[in-house]
Amino acid sequence: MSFQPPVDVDPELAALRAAAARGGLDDRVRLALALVQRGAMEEAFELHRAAAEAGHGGAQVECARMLLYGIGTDAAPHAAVDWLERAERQRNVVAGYFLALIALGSTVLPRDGRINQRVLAGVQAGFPPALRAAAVHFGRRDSAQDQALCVQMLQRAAQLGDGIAAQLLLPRLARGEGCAPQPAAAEDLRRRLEAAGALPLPASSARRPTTDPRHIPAPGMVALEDALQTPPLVERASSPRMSEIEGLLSADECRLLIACGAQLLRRSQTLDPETGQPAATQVRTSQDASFDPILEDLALRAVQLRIARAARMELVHAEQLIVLRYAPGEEYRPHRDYLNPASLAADRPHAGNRTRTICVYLNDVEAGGATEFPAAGVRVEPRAGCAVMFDNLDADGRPNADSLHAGLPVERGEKWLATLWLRERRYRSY
Ligand SMILES: O=C(O)CCC(=O)C(=O)O
Ligand SMILES: [Fe+2]
Repeated sequence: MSFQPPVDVDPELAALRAAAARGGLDDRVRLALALVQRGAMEEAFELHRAAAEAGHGGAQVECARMLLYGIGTDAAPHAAVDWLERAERQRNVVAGYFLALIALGSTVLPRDGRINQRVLAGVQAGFPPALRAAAVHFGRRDSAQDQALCVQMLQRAAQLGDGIAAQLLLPRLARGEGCAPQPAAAEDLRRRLEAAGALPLPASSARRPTTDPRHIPAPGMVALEDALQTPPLVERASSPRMSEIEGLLSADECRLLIACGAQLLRRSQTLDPETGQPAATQVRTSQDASFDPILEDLALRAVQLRIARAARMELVHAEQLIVLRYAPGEEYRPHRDYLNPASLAADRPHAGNRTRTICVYLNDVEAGGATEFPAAGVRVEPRAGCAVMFDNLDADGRPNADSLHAGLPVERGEKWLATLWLRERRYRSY
């Protein structure tokens, strides 16, 4: 973490304060953004709200984001939507993009055709997160036209400075996915990404996801709601009740989760059974990234909505998305995912316990790294884009000891995994 001077002796902030005192709305919004970076959220929110009320579109979007996630104020998703609609009426495409993101979850806004219009407006305006989401969306589909659109949109987003899009573009150029193989362009991009400190993504050869043919939209058509369709479950055991799902995520989606997760990795922890507090232990030797909802963009949200749906749950029941990386020798020793009373009391007890877990494998592991369920006598081998899900509680809602499971040590290569732990009741604000 970089050193940040205390807010009251920060000369840059003092200059921004002086400018805000004599300047206009833009100066006050700049000050609010600087305060957010310094963690002074309540003051930032008040400034944004005042500028939003005075009609500043950018402040209306920022105010909405803070209300959506409960930053510097209590979470109020409906109030967030009101601000975004106001900003959208002033033709603010970023506001439209957030409205699409919210509507896709259908908790605060209906999941209707306006989602696609709004995403398309973001694409046409060259808003990188909209381009990235549309690229990943097209990349799920078989037609040559959709595949080419995926590459074009990644290229545009990458040209506009979107580092994640550049990371997704690299394997497509190198392998000729959606375009002819372009070894020279791929090598140039690889060098630039390396210079920027981006990890090369592991090979993720997930096959095209399984989609019901009735739900494949016409080539070139944005149809995000269709992308929430999930492949069927294959039941593997009854105690714990567990299933596998083939072809849940596309190769781009696996790469997206890895690229976003790689920036946030830290040593994994487990919860101390006595205190409920997290600590590094030998039980879980991987690294992991926990995605604060404020980091979620449209592409990540669409992926999570589909993962939750595959688990037959609503995303509002999910704790933060976790992306894990296991290096050779790393493992998650036998454990159960349900929370003991101390851990539950420490984190939103009103949401109830972790009733279900879904894990999606993001790459093909060279050797090792299976998920093992000793009580059921089942072992699931990691395959990119496929998922395993299981119940942690029994039919009466009591912890089921048979839900014991382990991530076996990786022997060769690395293993990347995305996990959603799903509570009995609502956990997220929207
Ligand atoms: O790594 C695995 O296969 C299992 C991961 C797991 O148990 C979890 O994320 O709760
Ligand atoms: Fe687990």
